[in-house]
Amino acid sequence: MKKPVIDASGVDLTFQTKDAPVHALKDVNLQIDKGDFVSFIGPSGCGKTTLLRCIAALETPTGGSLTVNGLSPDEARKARSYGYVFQAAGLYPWRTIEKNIKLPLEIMGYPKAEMDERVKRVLDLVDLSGFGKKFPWQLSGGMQQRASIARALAFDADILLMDEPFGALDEIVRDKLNEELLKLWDRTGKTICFVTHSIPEAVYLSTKIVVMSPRPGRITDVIESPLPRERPLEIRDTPEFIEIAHRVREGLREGHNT
Ligand SMILES: Nc1ncnc2c1ncn2[C@@H]1O[C@H](COP(=O)(O)OP(=O)(O)OP(=O)(O)O)[C@@H](O)[C@H]1O
Repeated sequence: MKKPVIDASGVDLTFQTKDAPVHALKDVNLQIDKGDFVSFIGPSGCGKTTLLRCIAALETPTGGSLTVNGLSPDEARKARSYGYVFQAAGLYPWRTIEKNIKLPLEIMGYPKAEMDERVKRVLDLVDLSGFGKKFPWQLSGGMQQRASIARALAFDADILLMDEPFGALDEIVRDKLNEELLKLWDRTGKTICFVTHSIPEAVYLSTKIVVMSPRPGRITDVIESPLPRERPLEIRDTPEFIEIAHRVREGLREGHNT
């Protein structure tokens, strides 16, 4: 039997704050398989980012067990099992796009020739060939976000953790990036965990949609998408798509009522 890439069992997290403790995650059980595209959707403050940060070993659950590639999140971090894409592109304005992408590789001590080769490959993957010598501020918001995806891809981690990467972009740019991300996922076979507030985005992108309740964040529904891998944007007008979107909306509503 194949092992899940990410395996959460009874994950709980309570933040100790100066005021009252904040119960952010409650009894989270989830298995993510290799090559899955998983979206996490839920109301603001329900713990989506916290769950992603637990997977990335940026937070430590206070209960339950969590493994990434069969390792503890901390071991997985050291093994560079994932790349992380944040809400804001987070590129250094004084470094060119190329040099931004190289930064994690420099820290890891890659030889120059290999760094150059990798930068070229990932720029090509996100359709930014020819922009390596530009500075971030010379690029549009969507291009900057693509550059930040390229940076997360540069060291070939097989998991990509993405925290609302397109939330700040207008709808047209977001549609385009969604389409490109699906193609990239298809080409690379990566496992992607993607946080979003948008029902259409979650349904369009995912093989699995994880619906979460308001705080303390629990999983109220996991929807296995019946949509084909190949998804033109027009798929959003089909009855199948609308039905899944409806189920997500119902899940969000139920979460509010329990
Ligand atoms: N370091 C921390 N210390 C205390 N409380 C925290 C900390 N980090 C997050 N929280 C709280 O935990 C809860 C979950 O936060 P989280 O950022 O994971 O939610 P989210 O679902 O990602 O929200 P949004 O959609 O608004 O980004 C929130 O109530 C938040 O205030």
